[in-house]
Amino acid sequence: MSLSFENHPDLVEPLSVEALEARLREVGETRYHHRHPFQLMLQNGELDKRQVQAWALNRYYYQAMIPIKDASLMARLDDPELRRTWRSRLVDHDGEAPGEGGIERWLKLTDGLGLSRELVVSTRGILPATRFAVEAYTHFVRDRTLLEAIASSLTELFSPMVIGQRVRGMLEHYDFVSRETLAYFEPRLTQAPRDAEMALDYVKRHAVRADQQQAVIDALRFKCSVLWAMLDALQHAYVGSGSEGSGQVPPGAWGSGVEGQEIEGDGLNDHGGLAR
Ligand SMILES: O=C(O)c1cc(C(=O)O)c2c(n1)C(=O)C(=O)c1cc(C(=O)O)[nH]c1-2
Repeated sequence: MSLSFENHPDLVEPLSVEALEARLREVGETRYHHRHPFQLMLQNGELDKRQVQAWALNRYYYQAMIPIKDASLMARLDDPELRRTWRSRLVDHDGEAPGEGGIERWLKLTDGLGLSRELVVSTRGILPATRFAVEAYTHFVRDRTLLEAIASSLTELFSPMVIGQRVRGMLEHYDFVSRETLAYFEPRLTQAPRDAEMALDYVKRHAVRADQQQAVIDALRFKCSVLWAMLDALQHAYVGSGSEGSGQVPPGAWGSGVEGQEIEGDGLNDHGGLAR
């Protein structure tokens, strides 16, 4: 199938439930971050440790904000049954007790990569575009209709595929990660399909009119753009492209050398800049 197929005019007539699901899957196929050059480099072993550290440091902010966006979504659910289902997302990330849950497991990854917890949790080293992209997601979920908010989580339909490729590739290519440090991803392989199934079921039941279905498709496109923009920012800052060479770290972000954002250890060259 050609990749340029996701090129439909706005809906005028409503789609069948099956056609709507197919349209949503097309959005993922064409726009999800499994196609992003940074993701491909990550899974193909083409990044150095500093670049993997930058990815983990920035992605922490996404992890930390997910339960906050889910709490804001839950606050708008008036159906106890739906709240009970959605609640498991908060537990997945926060755990039931200190030391448990997805955020804590993400910190095992940043620990394993040699990043200081204080730096990671403070989020002061993240890229401006990471912050803006994640905030755009939380604001979208807070401000748009419940249907759009739920639809924006549908990227999780595609995350088990990208997580599988990422974990396999990272374990194969990088000696500085292990099954233990990548433990965050293992539970996601069962949590994400469960969550996506629930969100898809809701969307199929509630997106009935053409304008509602269009809003759902647009919400998924928006969310793909959030994830894409996060990787664009990493690529620009820490990889660079073509003649630009080694990337352009914004002032104040980790590795910029500005205000305590130096990289400790072997990542630094003589001028306090980033060694390649
Ligand atoms: O590793 C990934 O590629 C990936 C992607 C996504 C996604 O597609 O949004 C999520 C996650 N991971 C994830 O771990 C996670 O907890 C999560 C929650 C959500 C959401 O929108 O509510 N997406 C994702």
